[in-house]
Amino acid sequence: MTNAAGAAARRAPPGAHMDVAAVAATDVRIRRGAHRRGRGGHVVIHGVTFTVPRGSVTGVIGPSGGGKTTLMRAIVGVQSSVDGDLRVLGHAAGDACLRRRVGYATQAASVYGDLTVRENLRYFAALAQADDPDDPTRAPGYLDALLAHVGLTEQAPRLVDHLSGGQRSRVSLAVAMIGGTDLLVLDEPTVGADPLLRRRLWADFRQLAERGTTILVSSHVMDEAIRCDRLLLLYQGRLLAQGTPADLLAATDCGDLEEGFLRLVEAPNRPVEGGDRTGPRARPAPAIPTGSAAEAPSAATAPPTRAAPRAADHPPGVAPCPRRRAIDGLRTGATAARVLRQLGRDHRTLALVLLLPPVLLLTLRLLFHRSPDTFNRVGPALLGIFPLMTMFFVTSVAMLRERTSGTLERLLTSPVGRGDLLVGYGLAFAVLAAAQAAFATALTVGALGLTVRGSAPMLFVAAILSSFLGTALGLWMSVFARTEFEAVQLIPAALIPQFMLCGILVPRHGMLPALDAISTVMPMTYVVDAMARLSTSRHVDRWLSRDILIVTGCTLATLGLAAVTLRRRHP
Ligand SMILES: Nc1ncnc2c1ncn2[C@@H]1O[C@H](COP(=O)(O)OP(=O)(O)OP(=O)(O)O)[C@@H](O)[C@H]1O
Repeated sequence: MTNAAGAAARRAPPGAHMDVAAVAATDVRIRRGAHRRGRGGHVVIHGVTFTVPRGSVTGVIGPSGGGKTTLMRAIVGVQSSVDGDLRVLGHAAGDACLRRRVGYATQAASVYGDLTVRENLRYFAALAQADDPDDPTRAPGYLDALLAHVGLTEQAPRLVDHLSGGQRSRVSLAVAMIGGTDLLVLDEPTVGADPLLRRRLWADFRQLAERGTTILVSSHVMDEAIRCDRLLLLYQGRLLAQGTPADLLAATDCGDLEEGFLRLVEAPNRPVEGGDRTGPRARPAPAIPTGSAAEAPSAATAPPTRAAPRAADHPPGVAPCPRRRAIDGLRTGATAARVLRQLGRDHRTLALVLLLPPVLLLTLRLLFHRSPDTFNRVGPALLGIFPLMTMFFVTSVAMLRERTSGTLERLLTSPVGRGDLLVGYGLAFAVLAAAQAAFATALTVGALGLTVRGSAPMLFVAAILSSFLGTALGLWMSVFARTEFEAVQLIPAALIPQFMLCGILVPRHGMLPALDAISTVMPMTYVVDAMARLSTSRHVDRWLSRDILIVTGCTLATLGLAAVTLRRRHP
């Protein structure tokens, strides 16, 4: 292992106490697919009790569907509906102060395919560095050493999308190594790795563990289990056994682990098969003489509790979490720069955002070439509406891509905060929105002959405000979609009613009173009003000020809603 790659492991962060278990689980039960305030779903982990000692390589071993990923998600704090007591480095799992200490590599690569390998590592390193001027990733040559370490030096300038599956997994592993100074949670990290690399990775896990980093690694390959210090054998959400590989072999009287595992599965006293909706009370795993019984309290004696409180709850000897800023300039700036870089490479989206509003306005001009008055009436309103719509579309889909690619889940286990993320996104899209508004306004006023009796620069400012509103609405509404397909369904639902009632099709005074009342709670109405006032008058009267204030207030309130509804934990 290289010096730089091990630097994180050597540095003990404040609050790191080697006598506190890396993971301590007491009667942990997890439901998946739960919704409506945590109800529903089915029990996937049926009350497991175990400890993972510091500085060990612990394997979570078991067949597919046994609950390995679910357990790991709970440990890194992105799994909802976790009951029982689950502590990581002495803190409640998912506690904010674990984010610089726990690294997580999901099963899918969960890195940005449209960034290069080096850009991915730089971004995650920037998030880690923000709070700490002494962060080991700031050391000169750190990223080069890390790249060499995972065998990706040559691939550093290549887009991740252009790499093989195994190479992508290695990028993901390198990102996890940046994040985890104390605990690395790796979900099947060797899938797709060739035998040579697999051997090297396991040697690295060993070295990292010797330097103090705890490695929790899942696998369903039994020949990897033998390389672990300790094993947690999971079968159908129940812990069949925990202990060293030698303990397991001795207890099952078998020559190899696979046979031993099968024997445990077939043992008459193994726990009841599960998957039921309520799940039976947990039984302790069959006793294997591990010499560590004191570490693992019995589920039978542990009182069933709700998940441990999230904050300010730490046992003696564990330092409380330092306060962190909700929005950090470095993390926000790094996120904005990353999103801008991605946008810069996405030529199709750039073309859509920059060209669609002007093309639509040009079409409108041609449609009304015999009646310029009509163009002058609806043109300014559409100068506000088209940018709002395109920015809504682009931001909601971009945010969703974060969710579906797994990068959002990874980010939410990193030091980045929800505020950093949304403000970073907002800033990047604001740049795009400003370019869009400038382009559309200049073309409409300059080339298409839109008559503006008011101030053209003010019209431009209002068009930018309208794009910001679309950006904020898109960031928020993406929370209600799980796939790009669902995001596309949001567009007509969120925008068409606003378009119909904003006063552009029928003036508001001509509407039924009920429809007029509905239109007053729709932000697009105020965009249209502001644009109409700006195009007909030079004066900034109180009505125009009111419209602009409402649009700005709606944008900020929607960004706030997006931050509140961006959940860290998922079913
Ligand atoms: N989003 C979800 N909603 C509901 N149930 C889920 C969800 N994801 C997984 N499950 C269920 O949870 C159980 C455990 O899944 P999990 O992914 O934790 O298993 P695993 O041991 O990691 O499997 P593999 O080795 O194939 O990755 C499975 O029965 C699966 O069907």
